[in-house]
Amino acid sequence: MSILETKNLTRLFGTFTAVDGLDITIERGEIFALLGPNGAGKSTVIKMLTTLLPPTSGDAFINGFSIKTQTNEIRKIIGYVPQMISADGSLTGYENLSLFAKLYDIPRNQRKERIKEAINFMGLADSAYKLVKEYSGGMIRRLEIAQSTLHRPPILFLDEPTTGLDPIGRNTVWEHISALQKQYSTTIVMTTHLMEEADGICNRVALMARGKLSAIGTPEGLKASIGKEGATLEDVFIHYTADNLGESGSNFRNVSIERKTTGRLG
Ligand SMILES: Nc1ncnc2c1ncn2[C@@H]1O[C@H](COP(=O)(O)OP(=O)(O)OP(=O)(O)O)[C@@H](O)[C@H]1O
Repeated sequence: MSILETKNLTRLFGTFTAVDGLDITIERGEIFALLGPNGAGKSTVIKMLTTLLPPTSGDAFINGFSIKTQTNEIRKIIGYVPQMISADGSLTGYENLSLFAKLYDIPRNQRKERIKEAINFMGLADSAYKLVKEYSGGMIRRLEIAQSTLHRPPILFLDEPTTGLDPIGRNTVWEHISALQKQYSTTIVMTTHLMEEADGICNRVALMARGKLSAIGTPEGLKASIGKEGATLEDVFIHYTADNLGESGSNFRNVSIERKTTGRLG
């Protein structure tokens, strides 16, 4: 069953079209990534889905709520980790979480328990009472994920969650994102530049180029779709996002549909 559906989602800045008629559906419990070159429109999509930016036209529905007309309902059921650091370095991890527990209106008698669970779940028990400015980049990201999931949202948006992290930091963030999906069935929607990340943890990915969807499917399905032996997701990225979109976006490929059809046809 789908948790998120965009319908002709479009955003203009002046006369420039940053997101152009996006139609995607995300299933409950999926880890889904938006991929694409710089300026493809990924962050603009995330900003619209998290109600920070209104669409120029079209709409999107999360749990059936419209991002245009039901922003308050949407804000209660989503978590969002932006690209920019959102934790306060001059506070401890615990204090940051405490602040978010209040912001999310978690009942006072449940706050301590909820914060403790989040700290343990994100592997931050040893550093909960240290100032965040002493944290590594990976620890800060895990704290931010803990902050934005304290209210147990069914869907979490992450904009470039591992940019700037070293390989160890990246790995622990990936592990914790996967654990969130497994333990709480949280749907994860993220943007990333790292093909390795998308390939390793995503159930499906969408490739965007110049504001348009150019392909969508499982990493395996997309690799199989480009007709190159031993193709990597990097090859897929180049294939679908290199300067090959026709005016009508005619290269758009829905690989999952295509592959299902192929399966039926034997
Ligand atoms: N507030 C804004 N005003 C004008 N143009 C904008 C604004 N925000 C984004 N854009 C433009 O819209 C396009 C899409 O930007 P967006 O940040 O969504 O891309 P992106 O795919 O997330 O890129 P990156 O990977 O570099 O973060 C870019 O050309 C960008 O310059």
